[in-house]
Amino acid sequence: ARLLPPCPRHAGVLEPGVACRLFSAAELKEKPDMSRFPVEDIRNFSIIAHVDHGKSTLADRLLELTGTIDKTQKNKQVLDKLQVERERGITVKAQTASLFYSFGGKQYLLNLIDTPGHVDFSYEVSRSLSACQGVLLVVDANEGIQAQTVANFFLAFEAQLSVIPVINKIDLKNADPERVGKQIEKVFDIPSEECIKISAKLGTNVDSVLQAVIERIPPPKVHRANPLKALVFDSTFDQYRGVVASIALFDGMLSKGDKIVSAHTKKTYEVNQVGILNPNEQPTHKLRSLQPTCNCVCYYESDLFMWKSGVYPIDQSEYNNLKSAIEKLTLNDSSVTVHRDSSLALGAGWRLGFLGLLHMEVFNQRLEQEYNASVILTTPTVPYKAVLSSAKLIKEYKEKEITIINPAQFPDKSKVTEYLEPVVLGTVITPTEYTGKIMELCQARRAIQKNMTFIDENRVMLKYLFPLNEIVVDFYDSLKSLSSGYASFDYEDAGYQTADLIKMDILLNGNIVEELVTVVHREKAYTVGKSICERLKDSLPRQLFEIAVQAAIGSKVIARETVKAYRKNVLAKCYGGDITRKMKLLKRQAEGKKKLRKIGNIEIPKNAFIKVLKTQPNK
Ligand SMILES: Nc1nc2c(ncn2[C@@H]2O[C@H](COP(=O)(O)OP(=O)(O)OP(=O)(O)O)[C@@H](O)[C@H]2O)c(=O)[nH]1
Repeated sequence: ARLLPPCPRHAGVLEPGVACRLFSAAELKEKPDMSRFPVEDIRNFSIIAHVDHGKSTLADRLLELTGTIDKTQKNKQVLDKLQVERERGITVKAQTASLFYSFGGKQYLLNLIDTPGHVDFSYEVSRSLSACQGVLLVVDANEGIQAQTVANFFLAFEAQLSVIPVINKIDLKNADPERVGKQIEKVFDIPSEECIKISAKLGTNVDSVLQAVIERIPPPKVHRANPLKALVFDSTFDQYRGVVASIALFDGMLSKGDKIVSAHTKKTYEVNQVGILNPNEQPTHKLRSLQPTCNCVCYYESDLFMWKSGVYPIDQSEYNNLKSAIEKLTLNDSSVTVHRDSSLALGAGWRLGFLGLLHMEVFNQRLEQEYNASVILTTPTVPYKAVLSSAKLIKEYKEKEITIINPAQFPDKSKVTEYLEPVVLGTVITPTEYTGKIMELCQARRAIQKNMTFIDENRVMLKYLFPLNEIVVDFYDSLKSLSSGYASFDYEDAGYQTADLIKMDILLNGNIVEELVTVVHREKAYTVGKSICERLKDSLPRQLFEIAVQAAIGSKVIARETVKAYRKNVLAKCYGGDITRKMKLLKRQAEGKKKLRKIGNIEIPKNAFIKVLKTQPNK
């Protein structure tokens, strides 16, 4: 497996041992000793695919077939454990499970990683792959190869992993596994005979997948006699046990009671208990170097383009609770970057980096659901850069080229030589009939066409260089709607290019709304400003007085909407004289007020901003 440098925030290489899962002494009795498994009987593999092509369903079947979970009707997406995953029906976190499987008179240990399909979570995919020797590339027999199929295949290919193509959903009426097999041969150069055709839903032919894992994926290369070497690849916060780390063990052996040192922090820890995920935690006596769970890599922040968004407590008295919630949640999602920040209007808070809007929403939802923490989010911005010309600013920042992570600190044009914006290389795969419309959409997003290839007679793959800012908010939705859901999209970082940028303020009755300060391309300022004003107008509750909603560049107003006055009487429904009911209503209203943001004398509920951020168009 390809080893990337460990993340400075996540401890990195640990010697000579490493903390793992924690279990009670009673639980530990009669549990498997992992040393039973010779390295050659171990397989580490990951399931990768485009969104909804059936990774989690296949994982369920593999868990059932190996007796890891009971075969009942209830097993649906067993590895999607988070509430947000179940509500949204998508995988957000890569999950691991160890399966025991007998084949050809031998027992094998198969370590499986189910990964998310959405592009915002491709970070989880790359991390997972670095712990594997092979992948199951799942492709829907009806939809065929899609953009994330291509992106994920190349991640696996670059990591030199064995790729087993699996054509899923052959039970569908419109399934055409032969056509998909040919696409796989054409795009990935894998002979179509190597494709395994299955229905994960019905369980058809799933046992051949397990056999292929054993026959086509090599065992890991590890050295048990060497001193222990392991990497922390994930961690969670357990309120009874503290930090629980998941590790990939490369060399040596690990047992309860071992003293271990973090190569990063140089701190010593004692191993309380060790175990594997089967798929729930299962204690073991020892862990030997066999990469029992999954991977080992955290990216450095600079490796990825992050969307930065300000996160503030709704009430400053909640600051410490929110701080603790963010610390615990980022343990479990190390792709989120955290910097302290403060704002005159919003008080002390943080600037968090996300991999996209969905990622930001999911993080926000997890804060609420798992930690009961409610926050104010500011308009996310991509990491623009400015090359400074002002000697004073260069001295202040101690460098000539700065990254602007907070739009409020966007330096004025008079103080810079040029602004730069991040660009990405995007891949669109679509049925040919939508090509024209998609090209128009890409052009409207300031994209430059780089390539066009036919996957088969009625599917085309387009490559475009996009400014990141133009795609992350709603490009995907537009693409889906103009192709009736048939086009798919994925992208990778492609550096920076010069851009004509300006800062835009949004004002309510003349007061700047800090949450909505944003940096835009000059060409787009009017359309973006107008649309934010319209959306804000629609989501602001009416108040006792009229509200002017304006977008402005410096002192120049470029768009305006008006919210008419209105009086809301919470007691209106309380006819009669039930005083306790009235008191209750007034109390509830007072509590609700704590959740409101006051700008000037205007009270705004938190979800009004989220509505504006979510639907902020960029056309
Ligand atoms: N007909 C049919 N439907 C399937 C099959 N496999 C999966 N599905 C359905 O396809 C949908 C998506 O399946 P998932 O397993 O959640 O897909 P996924 O790739 O894990 O999705 P993400 O984790 O969100 O990327 C679900 O409604 C499944 O029931 C199959 O073999 N046949």
